[in-house]
Amino acid sequence: MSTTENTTSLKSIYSDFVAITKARLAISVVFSSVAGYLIGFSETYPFSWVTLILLTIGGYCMVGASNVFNQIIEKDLDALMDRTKSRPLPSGKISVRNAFALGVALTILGLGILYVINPKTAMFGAISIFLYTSVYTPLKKITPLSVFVGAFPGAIPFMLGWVAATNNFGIEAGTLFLIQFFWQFPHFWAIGWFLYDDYKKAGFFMLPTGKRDKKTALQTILYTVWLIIASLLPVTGFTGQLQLSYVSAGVVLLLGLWMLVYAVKLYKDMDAKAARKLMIVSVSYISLLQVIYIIDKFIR
Ligand code: HEM
Ligand SMILES: CC(C)=CCC/C(C)=C/CC/C(C)=C/COP(=O)(O)OP(=O)(O)O
Repeated sequence: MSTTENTTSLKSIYSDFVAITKARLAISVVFSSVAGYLIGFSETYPFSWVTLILLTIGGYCMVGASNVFNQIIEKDLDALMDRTKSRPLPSGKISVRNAFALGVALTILGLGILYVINPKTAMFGAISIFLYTSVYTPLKKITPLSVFVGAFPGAIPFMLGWVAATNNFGIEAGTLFLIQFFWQFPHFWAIGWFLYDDYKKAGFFMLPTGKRDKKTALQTILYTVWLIIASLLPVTGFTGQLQLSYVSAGVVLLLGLWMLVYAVKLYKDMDAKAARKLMIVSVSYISLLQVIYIIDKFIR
């Protein structure tokens, strides 16, 4: 094989790996674990670069493995939707056999790495991959309640960072879980709204009422309100070691109101443009919230 051919095949292995592990989503999930870790370490549980690196690599392996198994299960359905039809499995770039081997390898590696941090971190990683691949993914075809189930593995990564730092699952980890949990409903229903026709091709009805109606938009608003409340809990002093200053709480509130404006706009406009905007704002919200929580911890 010539050098050019080698480079081309390395490039395509890389791009297939990016696609099959859903790298953009996986990186933002891993970012939430890193944030949880940075919020969690303290004098009692000192910072460790080794733990942080293990969490990043182990976390990516686990999320990547989840996404590989999800794409194996949904190979034929992904082929029906524009957004997913050129993924490596439906387009035939990777065989199911190779994908399965990759998924198993990433799971073993990920679990092993998380176990080195501490067994609790590995246990929550295992719960996440189980819920995502074996409960959420099959339920997607059956009921819109799948989103509720999917929100559990989706919410675990933020608190996983705290558990990695402290080896402790208490009110602090529970609060971080709650924030990311509520966040996913407006995040996903916005996506489910603007991708409605695409999802319909594969028989997925992921909006709470199954339709793009006022009730779905209202639920999106309500969950955004729950999200704002959960995000402000650490300022109350009731969440143990997890605390937030008044100034940061003010900034988080402003962010929440910014997202609420777009949720209300979806209710008023009821169109794909408003839904797309809400999705973008939702992703900005969770990333910025995590950055604010980290900064607040260091300047308090
Ligand atoms: C019930 C849980 C969730 C569902 C059903 C869901 C679904 C989706 C879907 C279908 C997309 C693709 C949208 C498109 O192609 O335009 C997406 C994008 C995205 N999601 Fe989620 N998601 C969930 C949870 C999460 C979590 C926990 C995070 C991170 C903490 C996250 C971060 C992102 C980001 C950053 C994007 C944009 C990047 C991309 O398109 O790959 N999501 N989500
Ligand atoms: C630590 C660990 C293992 C965490 C797992 C975290 C994880 C994979 C969260 C994703 C949450 C989720 C339901 C995404 C949507 O998938 P989808 O199947 O609806 O997306 P698709 O339509 O693009 O396939």
